[in-house]
This record gives sequence, C-alpha cells and structure tokens, in this order.
Amino acid sequence: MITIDEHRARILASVSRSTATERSVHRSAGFVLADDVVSRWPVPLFDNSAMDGYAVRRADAVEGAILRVVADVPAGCADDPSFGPGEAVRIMTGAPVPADADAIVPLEHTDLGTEVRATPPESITVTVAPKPHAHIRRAGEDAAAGSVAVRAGTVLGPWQLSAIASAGHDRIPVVARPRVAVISTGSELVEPSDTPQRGQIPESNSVLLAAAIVDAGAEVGWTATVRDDEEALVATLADADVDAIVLTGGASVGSFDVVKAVLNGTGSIEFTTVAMQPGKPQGFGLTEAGVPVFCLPGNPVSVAVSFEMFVRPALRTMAGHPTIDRPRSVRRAATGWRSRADRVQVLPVTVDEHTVRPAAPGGSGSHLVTSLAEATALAVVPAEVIEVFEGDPVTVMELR
Ligand SMILES: Nc1nc2c(c(=O)[nH]1)N[C@H]1C(S)=C(S)[C@@H](COP(=O)(O)OP(=O)(O)OC[C@H]3O[C@@H](n4cnc5c(N)ncnc54)[C@H](O)[C@@H]3O)O[C@H]1N2
Ligand code: MOO
Repeated sequence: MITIDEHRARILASVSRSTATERSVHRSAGFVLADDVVSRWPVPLFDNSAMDGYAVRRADAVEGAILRVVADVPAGCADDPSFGPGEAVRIMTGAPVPADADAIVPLEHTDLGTEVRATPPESITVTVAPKPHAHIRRAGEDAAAGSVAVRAGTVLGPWQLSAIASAGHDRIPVVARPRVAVISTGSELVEPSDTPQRGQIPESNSVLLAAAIVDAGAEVGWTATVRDDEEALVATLADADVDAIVLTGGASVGSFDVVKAVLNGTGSIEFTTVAMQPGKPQGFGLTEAGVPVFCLPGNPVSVAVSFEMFVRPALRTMAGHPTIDRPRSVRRAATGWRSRADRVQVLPVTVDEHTVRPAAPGGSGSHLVTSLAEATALAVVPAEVIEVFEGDPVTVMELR
C-alpha cells in the first residue's frame, strides 16, 4: 500500500494548468484569470461629483452667499460649462465636474434642500460653505491608467469582474476549465427513475461526480454508464475527447472488474492500493494521448472521498486555482468512533463550531450513501489511531 500523499503527489506531478482562452467578462464568474488585466484608463475616468448639488467656486460659496445657477450637468452629460464669480452649475452624482469648479455644495447645504426639481432654480443660497474639493471624486484616485486592475491567478468573483469591466475590458484571458468525462461501470446499475430488480441498484456515482466536478471549477464533458463488458468500455473510452476521465467501479480484485482489466498498463495508468479507508483501490495515469484518467472504487462513499483527496486537487490545478485543497481545522469529537488500523480514515462527518461527529450514526461504511447527505466535512484520522474518543481533537476538511 502507498500513502495518500504518495498517490496524490504522483497525480499532481502529472497534471498542469490548462491553456488560456478568451471569454466575455459577462460569462467568467468562477474562472481564474490567466494574465494581468491592465486598466485602459484612470478610474474614475474624470473628476466627478459624489453628490447631487451645485458645482461652485469655493472662494465665493461662503455661508449665506446667493449664487446664480447658469447651467445643468446631469450624469452622462459631456458639457463643461464655464461659470464666473457669483455663479454655480447644478450637477448630479457621477457627472463630470466643470473645470471652473473646485467644490460641490450638496443640495442639503442650500436653502432649497432636496426637493426634486425638473429644471434648475434661478439661484440658490449656500447654507454651509464647502471645504476645498468637497465631494469631488478625483480622476485616477482608484487606479492609474496602465496599472494592474486584477492580477493573473485571481479567481474571478463578482468584485473582481466589476473591477475588470471598469478597467475597460470585455474579452479577458482565463484559464480554460478542464472538460471531464465520467464513466460509471457496473452491470447492476440502473437509472434512478427505474425500479431496480433483485441485484440492481440506482446509479448515483455519476450524479455525485458531475456535481463535484462543477463545484471544483471544471466542466462535465459527458457522463456514461457502462455494463461490466470490456468491449463496451473500450468503445466508450474511444469517444472520450476530453481533458480528463473519471471512472468508478471495477477497480478492485473482483472477477468482473473491467476497468482494471481494460486500463491497467494503458499509457502510464497503474492500479495500486492506498492506505486510506474508504478508497483503498485506486488507479491513475495518463493515456497515450496524455489525458489523466482516475479510476475510483465503486462504493459511493469511496467515490466521494477519492474525489476530494485526489481528483479535486488535480482538476483545480488544471483550472489554475490558487488553492487546490479544502481548508482544514480541528474540532473535538462529540462522540467516539472506531477507525481501521494502518489506513488513514477519511470519514464523512457533520461539524458545528466546536465539535465533530460521524454523519452516519454507526461511523464508517463505504456504502452509506444516504448518510453522505448529512455530511458537511471529512474527518482525517491518522493511520495509527484505531479509536477516536469523545473529546479527542480531530482534523477536518471543511466542504466549503
Ligand atoms: N476480495 C476483495 N474484495 C474487495 C476488496 C478487496 O481488497 N478484496 N476491496 C473492497 C474495497 S475496499 C472496495 S472500495 C471495493 C471496490 O470495488 P470496485 O472498485 O471493483 O467497485 P464495484 O465492485 O464495482 O462496486 C463496489 C460497490 O459500489 C456499488 N457501485 C458501483 N458503482 C456504482 C454507481 N455508479 N452508483 C452507485 N453504486 C455503485 C456497487 O454496486 C458495489 O456495491 O471492493 C471491495 N471488495
Ligand atoms: O477502500 Mo473501500 O473504498 O474500503 O470501501
């Protein structure tokens, strides 16, 4: 048996960041930026008003001054009206500040207050004198023209995307998301909507994996369910045309374990046992075409755990994510449970702020698929521990 770290290291040494592709900023949420994005202009673009009010010359906008309103500058207006001593220009939030102005008097600091008016008044009386440059948002105070707005390697969320749009870009270079094929193998598998006959079970691994792949920041190319038949599996693999393939089932020592029979020795694909419970039988390698292939054991909890430990970090590496691992923290066991000697136990658990307990009341079991629904984390119990006692500190990988 090899360790989790050894298997993971072999996988991570075989995958690399995908190439960059251009995408619209409108459709790039969750992608990773491939190159720095530089601001095409200063942000803000021009000096503009932070308030609805009046652009004034500060020298004559003293308390009690009566100013004649000679022009109106709504947002979007390109005018730069000139005005002289004793005059003011009505201005709205975001509108360019006239070159003759050096302060804004907000509506509230005039005798007329905030009452809505379609047209500017003839004059206003200043009730509070403005400070120098009051309520003027300076061109370039947020970012200089040519400065980096968002750095390469940043995960693009709503805040980063708005910064890019403000910097003047629609098409942006992002790391391509790996397209992943999912193949569930097993002659016992039927559609979830079918009523299983004796010996049959609903196929759930491809459902789990498709959702997990998307959650990891990759794309599902296609999914397929294949019976335990070598020819059928070979035919399905021939159509792959994807960046990675994840198979479940048939990875162990059973007489009908077709995945191992078909793939062992293809390209660099090797089957091994990992000192992990569940998820002991594992296969991994690159096809002759260089496509990473993950062969996971068929048990649903083994699939969940194997994905988290091996597939997710690899897909996130390919998608360019700066963090490939779940955050780890330590909780106290709210109840005790047993762990198998010589294998690291990776147990679906529910956590609250301070404690951790098995998601399935009985503890571990690679077939306990329904209990997975309760899990919010995975506990990682070292190989040398055979029993966790109530109150023990336990390391957990939080699924967030
Ligand atoms: N003699 C031995 N038997 C087994 C060993 C062993 O070392 N010696 N290892 C056990 C361990 S550990 C695991 S894990 C399993 C892995 O077996 P396979 O990868 O060959 O998986 P299958 O036999 O195909 O399936 C296991 C289990 O999971 C169910 N399954 C499979 N696919 C799906 C699916 N798509 N959706 C839902 N459920 C699925 C399947 O019906 C089986 O119950 O081998 C042990 N045996
Ligand atoms: O390793 Mo198996 O995955 O125990 O269930």
